Amino acid sequence: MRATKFFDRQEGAKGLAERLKKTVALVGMMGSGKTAVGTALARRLGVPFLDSDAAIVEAANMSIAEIFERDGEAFFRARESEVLARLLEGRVGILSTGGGAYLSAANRELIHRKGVALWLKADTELLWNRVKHKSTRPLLRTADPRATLEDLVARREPSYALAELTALAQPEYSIAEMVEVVVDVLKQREDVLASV
Ligand SMILES: Nc1ncnc2c1ncn2[C@@H]1O[C@H](COP(=O)(O)OP(=O)(O)O)[C@@H](O)[C@H]1O
Ligand SMILES: O=C(O)C1=C[C@@H](OP(=O)(O)O)[C@@H](O)[C@H](O)C1
Ligand SMILES: [Mg+2]
Repeated sequence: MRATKFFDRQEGAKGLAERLKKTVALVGMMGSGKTAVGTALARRLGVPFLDSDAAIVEAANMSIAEIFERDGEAFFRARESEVLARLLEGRVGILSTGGGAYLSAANRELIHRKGVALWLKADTELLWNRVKHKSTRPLLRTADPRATLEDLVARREPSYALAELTALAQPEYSIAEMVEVVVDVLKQREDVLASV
């Protein structure tokens, strides 16, 4: 028993010695865990964490909802593209995008040129359970937000499916477990996550 535990720790220690070679952009629907899993993943790999929404909020000194309300979605999308370009120029890290970012062909092209996209795929039920109590997502401020979410999932999935990598989110996975799922996916690509 003890020997097994010791062995497990050794494997864990080895896991820390992985080196991220390309920025990984997390893409997918609101509530899929891009921000939460991305934060923990960056810490796990010892690399910077970037979030395009947070960068927009910081630059504008307004919340996402306020930006949508005052300046409209088109304005937000323009800022989002600028921020993505800027964040992809920096050090290699984990970049969590906003749920709409990967719908733009120009943004997809940029991400593919500078890094690699990983889709955090989750079904509508899971997404809904994660976002239903939050008022921070202006696109869901409709008469029937659940139907809106379903509609967005249906329309967006073909774009998310263009990501080179996919990790499946399951309701029973904690954030830490989801990080390990993502690490396993990244390890399949030596040019993205190398064991050193
Ligand atoms: N694997 C998970 N287990 C438990 N809660 C999660 C998990 N992933 C995300 N969450 C929670 O779900 C909510 C939405 O996640 P978030 O990271 O903001 O998603 P996104 O950035 O993709 O919109 C947050 O409250 C977050 O803490
Ligand atoms: O799906 C979308 O179009 C959006 C998702 C949000 O980010 P998260 O996916 O991190 O919630 C945020 O960028 C904005 O509310 C628009
Ligand atoms: Mg987010």
